[in-house]
Amino acid sequence: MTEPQHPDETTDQQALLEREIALEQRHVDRVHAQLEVATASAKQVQAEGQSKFVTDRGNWMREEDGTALFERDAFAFQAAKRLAVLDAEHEGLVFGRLDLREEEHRYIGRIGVRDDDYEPLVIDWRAPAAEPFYRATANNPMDVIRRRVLRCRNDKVIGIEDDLLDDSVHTDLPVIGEGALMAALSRARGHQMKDIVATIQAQQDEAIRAPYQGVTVIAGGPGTGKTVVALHRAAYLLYSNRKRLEKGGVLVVGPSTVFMNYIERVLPSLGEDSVTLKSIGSVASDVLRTAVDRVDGAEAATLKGSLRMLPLLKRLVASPMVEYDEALQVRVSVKGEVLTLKADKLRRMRSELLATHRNNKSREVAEQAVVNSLWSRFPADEHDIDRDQFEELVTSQASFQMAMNAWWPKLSAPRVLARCADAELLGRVAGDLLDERERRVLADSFATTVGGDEDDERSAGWSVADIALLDELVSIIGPSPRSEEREESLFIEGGEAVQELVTTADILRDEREESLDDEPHNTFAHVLVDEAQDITPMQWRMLRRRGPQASWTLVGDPAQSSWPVPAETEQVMKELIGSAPHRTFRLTKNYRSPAEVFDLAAKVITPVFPEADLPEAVRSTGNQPVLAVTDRDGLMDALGEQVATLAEQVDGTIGIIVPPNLMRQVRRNASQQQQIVANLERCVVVTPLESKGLEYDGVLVVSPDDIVEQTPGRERVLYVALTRPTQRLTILDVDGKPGAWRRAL
Ligand SMILES: Nc1ncnc2c1ncn2[C@@H]1O[C@H](COP(=O)(O)OP(=O)(O)OP(=O)(O)O)[C@@H](O)[C@H]1O
Repeated sequence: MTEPQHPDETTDQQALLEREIALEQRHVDRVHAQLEVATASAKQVQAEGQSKFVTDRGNWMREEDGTALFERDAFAFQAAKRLAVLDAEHEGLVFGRLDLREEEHRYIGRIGVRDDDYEPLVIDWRAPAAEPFYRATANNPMDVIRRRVLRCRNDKVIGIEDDLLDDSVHTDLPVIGEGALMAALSRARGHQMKDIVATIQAQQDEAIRAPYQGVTVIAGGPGTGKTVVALHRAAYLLYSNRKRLEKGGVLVVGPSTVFMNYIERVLPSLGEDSVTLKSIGSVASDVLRTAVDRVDGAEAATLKGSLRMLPLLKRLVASPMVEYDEALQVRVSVKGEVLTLKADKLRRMRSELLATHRNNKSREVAEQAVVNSLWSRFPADEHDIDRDQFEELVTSQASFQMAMNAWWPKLSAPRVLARCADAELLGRVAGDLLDERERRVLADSFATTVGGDEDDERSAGWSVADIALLDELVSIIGPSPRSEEREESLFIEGGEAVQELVTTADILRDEREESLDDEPHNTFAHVLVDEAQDITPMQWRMLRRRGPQASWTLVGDPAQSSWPVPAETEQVMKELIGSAPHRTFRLTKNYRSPAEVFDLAAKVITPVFPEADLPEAVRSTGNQPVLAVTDRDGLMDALGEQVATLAEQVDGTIGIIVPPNLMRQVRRNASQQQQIVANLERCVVVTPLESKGLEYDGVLVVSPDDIVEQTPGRERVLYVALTRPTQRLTILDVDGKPGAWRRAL
């Protein structure tokens, strides 16, 4: 606890703070003035055209002056361009200052800016010269005496936090504040994630600046900064490998649209907008033209994510779309000879051909195989025609073309997958792959997905897990023509708007790839996967198609997995790494939840997942979590009461985490619940899966028993919900059954 201060002392400190703020403001003003000049000069360079410089260089100026000027202008131009990307509400271009030995000081910012003499006014946070800002510690000060964090709003300095790192050096540098990290962590949260560029910790910095090649794994428990670190890593990689990555593209994948909305401002606030952000349900929108967020029930999700689906899909493709009854046959008459290929033979031929060919790419090959087979049955020595004439006579017959259309139709992935609603067909093609119950779960799930016509509100539309299956099918059968796909996806979505974050990079890439009809996927040079522990084996296959040559950053925590077979996912990840160089960084400090909240969550996860990587909470608030109980009838009143209490206790956001079975009831009644309506701006109602990766100042977890029962990850998903608060946690137990989680407390 801090000692009460004498009034004079407080006034002195206030005066000191104001003096230091004024001093820093002068530098910030200088930077902004320089940027204005740079912007004007960059515009002029652009207007005059670089052609003058290139074609008439001799007349313009001496080579070395030219190079220096060109570099400076190019630098200024880049800075001005990236500045334009910075969010209007960004927290300041300049955010740090290092005071080093030998009276040297450096300013650190979101982008680098130089003065007219090419001297740095601000160093880009990603440049090697900025590294000590993040890495220096009292044990290893790296020549830094004082590290200062400037808090700015737009171009105004509004606060200062200092750390004295080397007290062995005599210095009269003033030291202000209690450290930037704690100040940042205790601020109220909004609905979007903010960058942490001013307070990145040494352990996190190592992960951010890790080499580009191969696979980088960022592991650690809840709230350790995995997501935010990974996003800063994307910005760092673009800085250090700009040519390669801007051209090849960077893809960031997260669990849901809600999550992508939550993180979407972080990269622009660092001056980067050339990254494509996609939720896992929209990764395949390049080939499927559809994006979804609906998740299946536990059993169906598990089945659809499993590698057992792979042979099933192949068999579905091999088994023809039209009922393969014995009436299907090729029957032609050539020179009076009647030649027939029966259904059985056609079925065998189709399977053999599909082992090496893709359906939509091989109609011609398939026809040739049939003609060959017929030719081998034709008594050629009795008739005076050659193979070419025979082919002509066969393929021009309407009966032949009709049979081919039935036997080898152009397939579309949605139509093939929709056939899974047919339990009888599943029995035929997957009798040895899935047991009866599994087949029923699958068929029921697809029956509601594609149940009837587009106006049928029972049709739920594709789920996130279906997307990976559709993508797999496109890869098995080959793409169908674009227009056909578009119609198809519109039909399946039933007119719902496609929700997806599309950046300029996305649009450009889309146009570029349109012509490559052989491999229709967008591909990227670097793929960053957040919540990687939840990526199912089928989804990994879908992701790998987007990065056949890519380097990867994988971010995850197995203890938060909602996938019931973590071993299967681990195996796929091992394959992904293969023999590529790889490195793992483990983040060990929890910057989100106070110790009181995290201790409770740790007690819930440890008995069921003893190997959980438990981080150490860096803060403690003294506020213990609250455990309230209600019966089902009183749920909405109890919920309203708890929200009202949380709203009084915390300044920022409130997350109400509700199990799927209670969601409809809560959503329907929320608008009549006065306490919720009064705090509408701050309240969000989400399912536990939707809360993945997000955080709220106050969290109300409703009915933990239902959360455990209704999600494939069981206690691991409850652990996710319990670790969302930055300040306060309330658990509202419905009916107060003594669930295992409760016994653990
Ligand atoms: N160095 C830091 N300075 C300030 N805030 C930080 C720092 N590191 C992390 N945070 C904050 O901690 C919170 C948790 O970060 P983040 O969401 O990235 O963690 P995570 O490991 O991905 O969590 P989870 O696995 O639970 O989703 C965020 O509010 C983030 O801004």
